[in-house]
Amino acid sequence: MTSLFSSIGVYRVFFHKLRSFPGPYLARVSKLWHVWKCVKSRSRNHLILDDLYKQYGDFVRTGPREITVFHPDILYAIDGPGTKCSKTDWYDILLPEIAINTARDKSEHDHRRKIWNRAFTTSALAEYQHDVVAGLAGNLEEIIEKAARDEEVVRFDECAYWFGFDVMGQFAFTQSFHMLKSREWHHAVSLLRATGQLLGTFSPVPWLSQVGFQVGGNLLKGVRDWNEGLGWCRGRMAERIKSTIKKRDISSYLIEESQKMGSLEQDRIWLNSDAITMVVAGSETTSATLIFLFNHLARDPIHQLKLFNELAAVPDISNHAVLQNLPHLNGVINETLRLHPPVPTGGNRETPPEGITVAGTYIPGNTNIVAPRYTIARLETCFKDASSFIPERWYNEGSEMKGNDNRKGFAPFGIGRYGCVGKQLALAELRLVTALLVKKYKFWFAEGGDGQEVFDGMIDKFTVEPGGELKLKFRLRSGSTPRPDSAVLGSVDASSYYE
Ligand code: HEM
Repeated sequence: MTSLFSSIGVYRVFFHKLRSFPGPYLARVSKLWHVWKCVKSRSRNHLILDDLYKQYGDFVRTGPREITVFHPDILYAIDGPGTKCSKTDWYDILLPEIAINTARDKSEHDHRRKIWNRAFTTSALAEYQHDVVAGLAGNLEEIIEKAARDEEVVRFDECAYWFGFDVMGQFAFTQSFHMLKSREWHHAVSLLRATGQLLGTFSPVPWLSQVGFQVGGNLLKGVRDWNEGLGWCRGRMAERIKSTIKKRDISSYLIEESQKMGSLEQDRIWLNSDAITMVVAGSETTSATLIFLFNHLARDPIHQLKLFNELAAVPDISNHAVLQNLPHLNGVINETLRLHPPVPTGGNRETPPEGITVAGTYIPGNTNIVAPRYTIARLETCFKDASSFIPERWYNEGSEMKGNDNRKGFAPFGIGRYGCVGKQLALAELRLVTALLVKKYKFWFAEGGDGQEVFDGMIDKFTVEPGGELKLKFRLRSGSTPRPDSAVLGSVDASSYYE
């Protein structure tokens, strides 16, 4: 046994086709070093990889057959038009569950995607989007309104998660989790979120997670939670199949297709797993973005003012077509997604047998590629003053900020056949909540907070989880006329925005 492992080690270090790529020595031998790093850093894989970039440059060998690429061209190379790359075995992590987002077989994936796309056409979204998002944003606002009136602190991080999950419950099954109303975590949501942390830690070695999920059974708490969470999602899908409600939701499109094809029973595994995807993929991502966004606005109140001035000219903020075209609102959202991509390092792809060439570097065939959005979107070669929050860089004001931009480094929703199907829905939620709250309230950090932990404590569990608690105080604005307010602005000189 010892000699077998030694031979494999010697081969991987000295003779492997990736031997010329720089990287940590242990990474050449096994991916277990990476799991250890994730455990030690408490799931901060985005920072582990960011450090490797600083140490080794654009192309780093991070596993026996894995290269992590930090060059902005990589995002299009692996997912752009004409790519021959495919999903890696990472996507088997939750087998036997198989959903649209984990399907590795291209034709199988494309077939499911076609059905999902029907639930996300502009007209389908219009049919159920307005009432759901606006209604739940209204519930969120009730919490803020009461806290503003009573001068209480708002745990904005919790509110953002309650909003994100309530929206997805409603979209997925026409069944909100009612967390905004009850102001309490729903049991199933807590279970699904807790298991996500396991994914973050064991992601670098997917087979280890599979062993955990298969063998761990009732022994590991994380696995027990996961199974219970899955059971809950399956239950909702089963109810939705039996339900006679006429209202449209995402499940209704998926179920309708299976019924039409007479394949409801065979498709159960897809429907059940897609149910989990709807709940988790659509909520954690959007909620985390809201938390980061409001954290930035509390730190930089000048952007609350700029947004308020922009929104003051909009009589009806529930008009999505108008919000879609507001430069600063969309600049703030883009800048938040750039600095804090909700999928910061995930989305691994395998090169085709003939390999690929990226920015002049040949990567051999059957190599796993990691393309960390977190680091790529913060490259100075892509964005001037890249680690600063500058929403103006996304429109022409202050065009000097745009000069050096390389937008290839910005793909928070992914691109190509596996790109996010919920992008427009997510953007609609982010626009509406931001517009609604900024137009009515000023907000700042509660006593003792500065929001730093929200950024620094962020963890990467495939989707992102902001750190710490975001405690904010809100105050109703006294009128709709834009004017400077020293209580909110502190030392920031905003006078130029009122000329
Ligand atoms: C700010 C919010 C969001 C961000 C940044 C985001 C980002 C992403 C990314 C990067 C991917 C590709 C993942 C991969 O390559 O494995 C993805 C896929 C996906 N997202 Fe989102 N997402 C967001 C919101 C949503 C919402 C609201 C939904 C609604 C259900 C959703 C559903 C999905 C699905 C189903 C996939 C898999 C698509 C496929 O494989 O065809 N996402 N998302």
